[in-house]
Parts: sequence; C-alpha cells; structure tokens
Amino acid sequence: MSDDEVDLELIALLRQHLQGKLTLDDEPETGVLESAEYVYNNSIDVALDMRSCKNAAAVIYAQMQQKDYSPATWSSHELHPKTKDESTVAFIFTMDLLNFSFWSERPEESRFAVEYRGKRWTGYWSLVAALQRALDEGIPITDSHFWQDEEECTLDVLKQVFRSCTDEEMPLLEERLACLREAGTVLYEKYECDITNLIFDAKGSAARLVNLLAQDFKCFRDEHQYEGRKKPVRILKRAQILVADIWACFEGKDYGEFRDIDKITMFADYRIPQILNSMGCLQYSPLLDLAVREKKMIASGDNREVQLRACSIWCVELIRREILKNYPDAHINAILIDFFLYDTIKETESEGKETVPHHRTRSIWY
Ligand SMILES: Nc1nc2c(c(CN[C@H]3C=C[C@H](O)[C@@H]3O)cn2[C@@H]2O[C@H](COP(=O)(O)O)[C@@H](O)[C@H]2O)c(=O)[nH]1
Repeated sequence: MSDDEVDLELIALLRQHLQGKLTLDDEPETGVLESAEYVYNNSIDVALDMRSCKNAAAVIYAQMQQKDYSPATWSSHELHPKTKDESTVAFIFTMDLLNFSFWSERPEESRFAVEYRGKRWTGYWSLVAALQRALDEGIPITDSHFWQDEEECTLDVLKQVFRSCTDEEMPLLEERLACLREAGTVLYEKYECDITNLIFDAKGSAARLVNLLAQDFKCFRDEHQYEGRKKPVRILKRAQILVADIWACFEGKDYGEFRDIDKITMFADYRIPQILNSMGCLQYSPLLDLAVREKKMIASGDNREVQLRACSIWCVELIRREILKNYPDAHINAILIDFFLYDTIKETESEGKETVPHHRTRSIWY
C-alpha cells in the first residue's frame, strides 16, 4: 500500500472508532450491561416502572448535587483508608474479596457486630472495621502471603479477625477463608503476589480489569445461567465494585485512572434492589413480592434472584441515561448513583424507616 493509501486506511479506522463502530482490542466490554438488558427483556417476575424511574432520576440527581457526590465522597467515610498508596490498594482488594453477605435475621441489638474505635459497626462497615482492627493488632490480613500460609492464616485466626461483640458470628466465614486462599494462590501464580501488577495488566481499562478478575479468580466470577440462554448472565458485582472503589479512592488518578470507568455498572447487591423497590422503580410479581416481604430465602442463581439483580442494573442504567439526557454536563456515572443509593438506604435503615425488606439470598457473590 502507498503511504497515501495507509493514511486513508488509518483515517477510516479512526472514524469508525470515534463513531463507536470499532472496538479495538484494548476497548474490551464486560458484558454486564448486555446481560442486564437481556434479562430485563426476558423477565416475568420483575419489571421496571418508567414513570417512577423518571421521577427517581430527578430526585437522585438533585440530592447528589446537594450532597456534592463525587469520587472524593468515598474517602470521606471514617473507616475507609486515607493514604493513596499500595497498602490501600491491598486493603481495597482484601475488602472487596470479602465484601458479601452481612445480613442477619437477628434484631439490631444481637446481630453480628464489630466493636472498633469506640463504635459498633454492622453490615459492610463491620467488614471494614474488622480489617482495620486486625491491622491495628498486627495481623497482616491484607497480605496475600499470609492468606496462603495454612499455619498462620487459619479459620480460628479469621474468627478472631471477625470476632463479634454479640454471640452471632460473621456469616460464611469458611467461604471467606476459601476466597483468601484462592486469591493468594492466583496472585502468587500470575501476579508475583502484587495486586498492582493486576492493575498494570488492565492497561488503564476498567472493563479489562473486571474481565481479568472474573477470568483469573473463580471467587469473582459472579455469572449465572438464565433460562435457555447459552451464554451465562454476567453480574460481576464484586469485581466491579473493586474497580469502582479503587477509582473512587484514588479519585481517578494513579492506580484509579481508567479511561473507560463509565462502563462500570451498578453493583447488584441486596441493598440497591431494596431502595429501587421502595421508590417504585423495581416492581415484583405478587409471588416474588410476598417472598421478599416475608423474608423468605431465595437461592443463589434462582431465576427470580437473577431477574431481581439484573433488572436492578438495567434500572440504574435507565436512571443514569435520564439524568444525562436532562443534564448532559453532569459528572455522574452508574458508580456514583450506586454509591449514593447505598448510602441513602443505609441512612434510612439507621433511622428505622425501611419500608420494604431487602431480599434474602446467602452467597459469596454479594
Ligand atoms: N451496590 C452497592 N453495594 C454495596 C456498597 C457498599 C459500600 N460501599 C461504600 C463505598 C462507597 C459508598 O459510598 C459506600 O460507602 C457495600 N455494598 C454491598 O451491600 C451489602 C451490604 O449491605 P449492609 O449489610 O446493609 O451493609 C453487601 O452486599 C455489600 O457488598 C455500595 O456502595 N454499593
């Protein structure tokens, strides 16, 4: 090809790329949004109410503006690490490796709780408090070498790390130990025991980092069969929230710099569906509504649970699009909407004002 022909070829490729028609190999997709839309279009137990979604978008945007929600909000939380260095990357990785299933059927005063810095922490915050407390006590809980050492990192040590100030133990402790062991082995075999090598391999792509986590770590591979669909439905909640926490903590710089961070979706846990349901955005069939209100267990991977999680992701995507349609310059993405919704439902819970329960699924995925 002549030089002119090469130039024309490059211009054509660049035009395709700018029009979004060309996904260069360094523009990977996670497949989560595609999965969410597929399940939404093939759901009978969960639906979205468009009027409520539009109203929610207006309310959420106004309150996020009022509270000045930004990535910096992440570090403002008392228990989140403040230093912007490798030790914080290791802390966030450990945290999101274990960031699942804290809910309890016990009343507030006797549910699993961690005492730290003179306060009693429950739910997600009990995890963060326990990790901080372990480090204060000289337990190297964020060190992947420790996770692999079967003499040092035993179930009893983990029980000590996550000891409760009530007689209820943290749920799924054996599963949490298995996650640490697996992650320690994978980091040793593929990333020289250094999580920053994993981030380096993502080459500045949030989607690639999510895909690497799902590919290399079984305990991050949050994907499920849905009816007759050949490809599994990808939810990848903890892989995505890990990338989001790093992005937010480092405020989009250094280890948190990702050119495609807006590809990260809402994190399908048990709290966001709850608040979306309470706002009327997420509607359940009468049978599912009854099961949730009666706090019946719904098995992980159950068709209704997959609908509930996937439709929540699609719901937040529609809310995100509605906000950006009305406020094109808003610095908003699904991560910040999600963080805002989580913090809001936690405020509602602490005020004793929850109107609907969250659904009950016990799993390592969320
Ligand atoms: N979708 C979504 N799920 C989130 C979080 C967080 C905490 N993120 C912090 C970082 C920035 C934000 O501003 C938050 O301060 C925890 N979880 C999930 O919820 C469940 C715990 O619930 P409960 O037992 O009630 O604490 C469990 O599955 C946990 O993985 C979030 O942000 N989004």
